[in-house]
Amino acid sequence: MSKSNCNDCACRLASEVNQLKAVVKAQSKMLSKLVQHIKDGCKKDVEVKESSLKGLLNPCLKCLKPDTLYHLGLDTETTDFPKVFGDVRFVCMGGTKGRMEHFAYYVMQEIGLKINAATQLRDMAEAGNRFSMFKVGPVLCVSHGIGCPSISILLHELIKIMYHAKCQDPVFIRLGTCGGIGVDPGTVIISSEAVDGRLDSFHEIIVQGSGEKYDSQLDENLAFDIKLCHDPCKDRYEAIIGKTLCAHDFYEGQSRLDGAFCEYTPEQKKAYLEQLRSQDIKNIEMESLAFAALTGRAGIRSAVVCVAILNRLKGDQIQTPHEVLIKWEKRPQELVARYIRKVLYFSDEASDEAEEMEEDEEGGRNGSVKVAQGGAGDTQKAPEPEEEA
Ligand SMILES: O=P(O)(O)O[C@H]1O[C@H](CO)[C@@H](O)[C@H]1O
Ligand SMILES: O=c1cc[nH]c(=O)[nH]1
Repeated sequence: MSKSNCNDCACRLASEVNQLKAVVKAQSKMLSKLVQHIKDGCKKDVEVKESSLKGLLNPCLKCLKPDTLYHLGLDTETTDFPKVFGDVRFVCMGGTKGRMEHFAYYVMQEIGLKINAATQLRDMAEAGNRFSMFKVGPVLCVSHGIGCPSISILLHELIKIMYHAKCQDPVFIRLGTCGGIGVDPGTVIISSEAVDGRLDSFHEIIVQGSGEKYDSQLDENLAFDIKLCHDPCKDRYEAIIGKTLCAHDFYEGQSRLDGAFCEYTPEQKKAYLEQLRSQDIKNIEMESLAFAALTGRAGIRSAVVCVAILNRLKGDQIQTPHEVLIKWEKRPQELVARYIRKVLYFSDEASDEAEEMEEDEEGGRNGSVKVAQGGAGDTQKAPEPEEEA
């Protein structure tokens, strides 16, 4: 074994030992709390009266009885929102159902939750036939489709879930893919803010004929905390914080030359992308503006974590093999799962969170679990964590 391999091994081992120590410490803290709880005669927690959302929400929400969340196929009459969603602390979103279902199983393993081998996670938004939503303890994993209009409809309904369920201090995170600007493919970019195609940092929507602009800054501390979950010793890719351009189209809106229409020259394309680079834009994707603006209006801390699947200064077409894309797509998931794990187990509030999760496992709020239709043969197995090649 070469010396550098040996150092790598030692470094990895030391970090794993430290992690294990912290888990054991958190678990024994949790156990003593549970014992105390039993001794105290399982006193009921003080009932939470309202969600902690600080934003200026629609005052009419409290009058909607029931409130129907059409695109999620849910309503406040047939679903007890506080009971089902009251423990949600993290809302993770990404373009596709496959990615978010994979993330649900992955995060379940990373935060130490288990479901019976004959069960699988249920898509809680199946009835809406638009988005997919899986719940794993305090983590909600939701697909958002493509573009600001799609994610914005979903965000309205998710924020209403937080409100009706009386959720406390939820954090929203988008896990996506993007085109990098002067960065190596495979790099993870955590957005500091979202800007539009004119490089303005607001999301504009037309309301009753006039343009309303909403700030599109993202939470600086959250971005930094997620970046801290990147381990330069172990992870064989870079993670950076930078500005993100949010386009309303994949082709002309991102200055590509390979769309069905193209009325600019390759030189003009190059000049635009170089201008983006000179303005410190690190990547282009299609949802961050609406995501930042709507979460901001609700007073929700939020982050956008995307992996670059190409460097736009070098081309337009995505020709990377599928297996490589799948591997890259997991990078934002790894960082975010580590962040969630850290908040749940290693923060000051960790033992309280862990205690709640323990109770939920018994009380049935642990996840969107359903029994597999055809027994063990149909069971969807949680994916094994993958080692980077
Ligand atoms: O990988 P996701 O999260 O779907 O996001 C990116 O990919 C889509 C375009 O292919 C856009 O939605 C863009 O934002
Ligand atoms: O170039 C890209 C790649 C992914 N998503 C985008 O929006 N653009």
